[in-house]
Amino acid sequence: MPSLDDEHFPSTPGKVKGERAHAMNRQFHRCFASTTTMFLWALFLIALTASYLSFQSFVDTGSRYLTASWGGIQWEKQVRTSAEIRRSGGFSVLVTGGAGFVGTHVSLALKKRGDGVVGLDNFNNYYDPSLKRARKTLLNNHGIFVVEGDINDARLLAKLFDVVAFTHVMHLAAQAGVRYAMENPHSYVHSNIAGLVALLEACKSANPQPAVVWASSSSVYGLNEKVPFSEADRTDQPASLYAATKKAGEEITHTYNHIYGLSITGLRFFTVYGPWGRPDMAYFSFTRNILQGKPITVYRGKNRVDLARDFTYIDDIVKGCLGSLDTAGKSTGSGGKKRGPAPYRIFNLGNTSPVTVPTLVGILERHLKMKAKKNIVDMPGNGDVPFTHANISLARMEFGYKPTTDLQTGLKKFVRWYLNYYGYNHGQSKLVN
Ligand SMILES: O=C(O)[C@H]1O[C@H](OP(=O)(O)OP(=O)(O)OC[C@H]2O[C@@H](n3ccc(=O)[nH]c3=O)[C@H](O)[C@@H]2O)[C@H](O)[C@@H](O)[C@H]1O
Repeated sequence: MPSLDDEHFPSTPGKVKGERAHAMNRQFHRCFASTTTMFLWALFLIALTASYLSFQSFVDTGSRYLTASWGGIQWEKQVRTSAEIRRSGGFSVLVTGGAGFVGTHVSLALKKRGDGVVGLDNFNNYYDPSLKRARKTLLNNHGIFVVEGDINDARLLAKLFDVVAFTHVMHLAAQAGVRYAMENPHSYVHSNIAGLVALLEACKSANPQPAVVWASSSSVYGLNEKVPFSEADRTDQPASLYAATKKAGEEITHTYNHIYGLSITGLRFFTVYGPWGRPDMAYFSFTRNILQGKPITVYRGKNRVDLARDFTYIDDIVKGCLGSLDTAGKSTGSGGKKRGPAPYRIFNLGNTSPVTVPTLVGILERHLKMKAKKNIVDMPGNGDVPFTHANISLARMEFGYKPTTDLQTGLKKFVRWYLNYYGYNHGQSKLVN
């Protein structure tokens, strides 16, 4: 049987040898030529990709400078002016989450007493950013400048500490909300873990180091059943990712206190409510739905037990924040080096009188003079805890914390603000003054 070779080559032996060699030569050249072509093509493609990537990075860098909302002489002047202290022994405070609910109130209170305040906020769209913009306008009207930027932006933080020697940082920027953590878990890691570390890195490197007061949460008590919740109680059983990131924050801040001598105060806020509040919270969304004639969902605990919260009015929280700043004690390090032990504190800031969710709805109905359409459903396994109740004796002892606003009074003030801001139909906001 002829082989494949025999079929392709003539049968004369001598000729065969020469022609075969020639043919192989041609084959080799063809092959070499095509390899070279492929090589050249590959080179061309690599060069094309590289130039595309560098063009992209040029565009990114360029657009960063074109669209950056911070930097420049004018910007630095605004930051400096806003941070100016106007009382003897006053502070200059960087308030992260400055256009947030608690951030706005704390900033106004600090400014009012003569402290310098600079806000920092990324104006994300977790809830209606127009409310944050309105708060910003309110702050601007009181001489407080809010920098637009993210706590994860190390360059921005370094710049801020470069421009102002902040004595304190009130760290309130966070991804809030207990149930939203099931929808968008990564946003909690981004803000409450990565963002916190970025901020602490900037604080530890600053010279002088500021004292840090930051927002932890009542949710760290998780499945703890011992009431009222005391700071020494178990906090190793979080019920939500939100709670877990806040608990992690307490551990992370401890390491910065231990290694770098940062003065740290963590505040466990208990369901804070009031004017300029967060639209994602129950009291706020219930108000909106009741006014619009829409149903509200009221969760109920195991064995049909009503859920309860130690709702705490914003003015009381503000007093707690200022008391914490006033008693924070100094950080001891400088330029990233610890010089001695610094205070590490944790306080509950609650109201000490829990109220059930149906009672909250009843109070809103009376203030709004409207009936709620209630859908009562069993609490889904979404990270909620059945009740919260703060023991506040530690904060009382340390800085005289004493909440004075009950839920009835606080919701009355909230409803008045809400109707003034949104009107009865939750329409356009009114002008801020
Ligand atoms: O103390 C905190 O550390 C946290 O407080 C707040 O969380 P919560 O105490 O869960 O407040 P909030 O959502 O107003 O729900 C209140 C009650 O209404 C119930 N609830 C809620 C929604 C609903 O549609 N129906 C309902 O019954 C609900 O089951 C609950 O029993 C902050 O949001 C959080 O960021 C964190 O700061």
